[in-house]
Amino acid sequence: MKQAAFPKLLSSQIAFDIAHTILDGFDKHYRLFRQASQVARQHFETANWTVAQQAARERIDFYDKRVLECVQVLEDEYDDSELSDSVWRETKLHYIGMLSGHKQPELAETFFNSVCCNILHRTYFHNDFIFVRPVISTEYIDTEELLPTYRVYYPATDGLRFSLKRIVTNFQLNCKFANLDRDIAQLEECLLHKLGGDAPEPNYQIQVLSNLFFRNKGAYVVGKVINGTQEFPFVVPILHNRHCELVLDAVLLDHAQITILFSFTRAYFMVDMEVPSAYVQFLRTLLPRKPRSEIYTILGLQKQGKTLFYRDYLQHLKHTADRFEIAPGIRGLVMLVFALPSFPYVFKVIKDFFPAPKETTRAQIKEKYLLVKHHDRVGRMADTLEYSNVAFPVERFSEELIAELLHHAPSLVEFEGDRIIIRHLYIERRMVPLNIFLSNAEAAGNDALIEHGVIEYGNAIRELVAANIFPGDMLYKNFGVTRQGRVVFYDYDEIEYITDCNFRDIPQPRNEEDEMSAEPWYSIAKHDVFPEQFGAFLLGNAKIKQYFMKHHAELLTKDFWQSRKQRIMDGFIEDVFPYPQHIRFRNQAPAFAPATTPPHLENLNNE
Ligand SMILES: Nc1ncnc2c1ncn2[C@@H]1O[C@H](COP(=O)(O)OP(=O)(O)OP(=O)(O)O)[C@@H](O)[C@H]1O
Repeated sequence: MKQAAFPKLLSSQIAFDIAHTILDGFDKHYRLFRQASQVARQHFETANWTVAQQAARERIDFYDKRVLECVQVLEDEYDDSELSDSVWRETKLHYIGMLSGHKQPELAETFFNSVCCNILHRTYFHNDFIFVRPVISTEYIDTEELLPTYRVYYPATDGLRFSLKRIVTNFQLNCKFANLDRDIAQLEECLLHKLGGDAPEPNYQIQVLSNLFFRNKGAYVVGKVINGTQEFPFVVPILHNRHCELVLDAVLLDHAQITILFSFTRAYFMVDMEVPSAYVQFLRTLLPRKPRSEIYTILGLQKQGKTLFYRDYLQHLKHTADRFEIAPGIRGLVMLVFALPSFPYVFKVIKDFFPAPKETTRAQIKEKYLLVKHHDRVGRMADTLEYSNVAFPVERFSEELIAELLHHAPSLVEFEGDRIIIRHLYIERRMVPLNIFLSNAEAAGNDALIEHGVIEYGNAIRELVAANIFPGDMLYKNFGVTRQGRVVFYDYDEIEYITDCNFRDIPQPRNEEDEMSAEPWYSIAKHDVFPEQFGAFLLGNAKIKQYFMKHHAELLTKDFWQSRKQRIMDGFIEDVFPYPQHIRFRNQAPAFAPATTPPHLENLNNE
């Protein structure tokens, strides 16, 4: 650090100034974060999808940028010798004082941790210096002078149809509805059906979060209906039709459908939230089984999600006794994957060296994982949490796992007393590897399950393609099956953009020698892909082949891949619905629906 330009200040003053600098850094971050969410609304109104996607991607990096800016300011302003342990202790105390009355205190605490962890050695990562435990409660934030987090409507007074119309018009979207009365009538019908003819009780009301949730081409109204002891959530997606007018596209009332909308395999929502903890609190009443960490993450507050996840993980460790083991399935060539049986996540470590045919580096693999973090995951790629220096109790690791770690990733492993520190890893939701799922289904003689797995597998590939992702390695072991039976891709080291790939037919042999050749006689460039060869790797099993050819035979043709690539290059952004087609209101065609929707795509999002 540079020499301080001014005479040495009192340590308490230094601590106060540091705390101030960090909080200023956080406030700037959150101001920009909110601005991005406000602009998302304009992108939606003007159907500016390419820019909207770009803005959503850029927002993911805001946090790290602000943390690094803040670290830089502190390094420039203070000399190491001024920053004693007591200064850091006092900094935390001053910071706590400054958070009284703050609207995002939990996020500000996390930001403090991020800045301090960049500056301090990890021996300082305990509650004296950083917020290992949260200090400020978010439960009683004074929201009186703020806009309310949610609005309440009373259908018993105004009539359900009128209330529903007001809910939608209150958002004041600067865009014309094609036929709002028609859509409201359909929405009313669905809600009345769900209410089941119960008479209105004195507490009959509809609560709706005050701001819309934006993602891809959709804006979502999120709320719940209360009548007596009955309470149920609902989400209404608003889309543009092909004339660039707005339509209410559906209403999601089913718990599973709403859970899927907020899934870990999707891009983060853009929502303008003054008090994010109040949004999380509301959403938890709709999704009681979703941990708070996942709700923060899906709202784009992924660092808060990461912090809460880590706290949950430490709690889990305290209350269990099982051991970390190598994850079931075929071992990876580039990743060492382990899991704790009682915990629904896997831990992935990049190996130090990779056998042939892998030609990659740790830096390239990290880049691919980062690409996925920033990309629209369209419900088909698992989100990952990236951590540095994670400490595990050694006694919870199996001997085999320790031996594998020391063999495959010695540069990332360090022992410190009774702890094993892993310098870098990814954490991801645990799924059943598709190869295991299919062989279990076959062993059980369950053809319906095999068919389901194959349909889902092909659909996952189609949706990845729609999002401009070529999975690279399409073997079943690289896909997992979620608890809802959806197939999701998780092996990112070979992914490429579809637009970077060159899809080719295998050339006709020129002569007999070509025909007999064991090796390809034609030249192959780095990004060349031969779809007709996929069958050789994927369709060795007769049952799988039968179902694959029934539902997805076109994936083996160059034309399929080439035509999708062309659409993307023409600037077409595909519609990928995070809810099933059958719940869509009648007469609603999306603005840019694929020209022909194959029938099996109808169920694409039926997670
Ligand atoms: N999210 C997950 N849930 C359950 N198991 C997983 C998960 N991710 C990975 N695995 C298991 O770990 C194995 C290796 O993981 P992964 O495919 O990410 O590694 P890799 O080294 O990139 O593989 P490859 O050698 O195909 O490149 C998988 O085949 C699977 O058995």
